[in-house]
Amino acid sequence: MVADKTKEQVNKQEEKHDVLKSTQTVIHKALEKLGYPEEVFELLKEPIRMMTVKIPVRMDDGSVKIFTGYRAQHNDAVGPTKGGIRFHPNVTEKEVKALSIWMSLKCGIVDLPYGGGKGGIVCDPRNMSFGELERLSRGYVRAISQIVGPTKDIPAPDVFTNSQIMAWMMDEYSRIDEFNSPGFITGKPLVLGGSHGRETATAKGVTICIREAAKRRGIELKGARVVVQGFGNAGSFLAKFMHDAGAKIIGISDAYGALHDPNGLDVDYLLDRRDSFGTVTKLFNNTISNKELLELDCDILVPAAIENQITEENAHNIRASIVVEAANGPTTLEATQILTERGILLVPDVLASAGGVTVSYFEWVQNNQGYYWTEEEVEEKLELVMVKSFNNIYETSTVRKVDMRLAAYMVGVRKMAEASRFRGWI
Ligand SMILES: NC(=O)C1=CN([C@@H]2O[C@H](COP(=O)(O)OP(=O)(O)OC[C@H]3O[C@@H](n4cnc5c(N)ncnc54)[C@H](O)[C@@H]3O)[C@@H](O)[C@H]2O)C=CC1
Ligand SMILES: O=C(O)CCC(=O)C(=O)O
Repeated sequence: MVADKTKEQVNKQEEKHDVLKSTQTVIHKALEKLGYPEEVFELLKEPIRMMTVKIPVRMDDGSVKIFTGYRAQHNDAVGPTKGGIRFHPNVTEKEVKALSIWMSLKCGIVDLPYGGGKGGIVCDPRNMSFGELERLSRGYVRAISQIVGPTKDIPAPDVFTNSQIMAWMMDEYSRIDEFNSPGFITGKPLVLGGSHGRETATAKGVTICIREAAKRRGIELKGARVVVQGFGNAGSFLAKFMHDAGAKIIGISDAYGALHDPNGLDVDYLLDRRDSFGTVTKLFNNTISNKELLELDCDILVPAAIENQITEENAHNIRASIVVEAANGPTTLEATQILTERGILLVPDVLASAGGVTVSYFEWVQNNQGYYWTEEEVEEKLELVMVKSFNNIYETSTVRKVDMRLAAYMVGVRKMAEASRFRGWI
């Protein structure tokens, strides 16, 4: 009996942590609020295309390991699909589908001529050699080459992938295409057609959202206490930008633990010592857990790691006034409701983390025109896009009396729904 109940509870929790189901719930609500008929939801609730591939890779010890990879293309009514590739042991088909839907919403919110896509490979790159990672990256591109390309679906970096992996993938695609194809992928090194500002773009976008949210709440950034979960591409640069803005970074974390100092951590030192997977806490003895980190007394909390970190279990204990989601899907729907009821301003992932895809779009535009912009030009354009998008969603949230997540979905879903309608799909 007890065992049965435990199983039931586990199932319930799994359901609440089902990111695909959660995003479908909010999309449904958004479409309803906008007055779209049910068939629009039927079209948008799942990707239009989902490819699962098996990638054989010769490992350094001579054995062959077969990896599983995915590429989801959510909706290409607006334009080619776009979104990152994740290398992580917990990648699942459902997660990749949800991530592709979030990409569609982001592209709608910042008004890019794209739909959403996303890829993932089940692997742990932290335990793989450089050679094994290169063979895996090239094998993945060969496996998905028929459905991707500069005018079909344009990948980019995500968790545990970086500019080196983008470079290998671009090189492999260029060989298949028999053409130099920089526009096949974004997040490349500068010398291969990368854009100034792409490496820091996600964090810059989050920083702009924090600044705008803080204004609405009357919080001064100078001296504000900030906690950041995750110290990779998004989290580490965000910590640096907030530190440079005069905020006090009192907590950071990685997959192995967290660091806390109420007087402020030495962000430059941590940046200097983190490895390419965003790991830094292993160098310290006096760590706390990720769970403890999220519940620290602070003004601004930024989850910048993985999904389902703020749940109904810890939402009541969050002590920040503002939560800005740099990660995709870090807060469950139950937790969103709890935080909103508690008066905490939650800036959702599909808005806050859209700086990355925005500068990826700039990179693709530069690749297509063969003319490259300065860092200042990129930053200026990103600033305009992020401020406009933040204001639009904050206003929608106020006028329609909905939380910012639902407001963001309402703004994000509209363009692809309209494009699908004009194409005669619905
Ligand atoms: N890189 C980009 O341009 C964008 C990233 N994002 C999102 O931001 C989040 C972080 O991505 P990146 O910084 O690019 O990845 P990354 O690979 O550079 O860093 C990931 C960080 O999360 C930590 N982490 C991994 N598993 C964890 C766990 N179980 N508990 C706590 N921490 C854990 C890692 O140790 C590392 O510090 C992801 O949700 C990603 O989808 C969103 C938009 C764009
Ligand atoms: O830069 C891109 O194209 C996609 C970034 C991404 O994967 C994301 O925003 O989650």
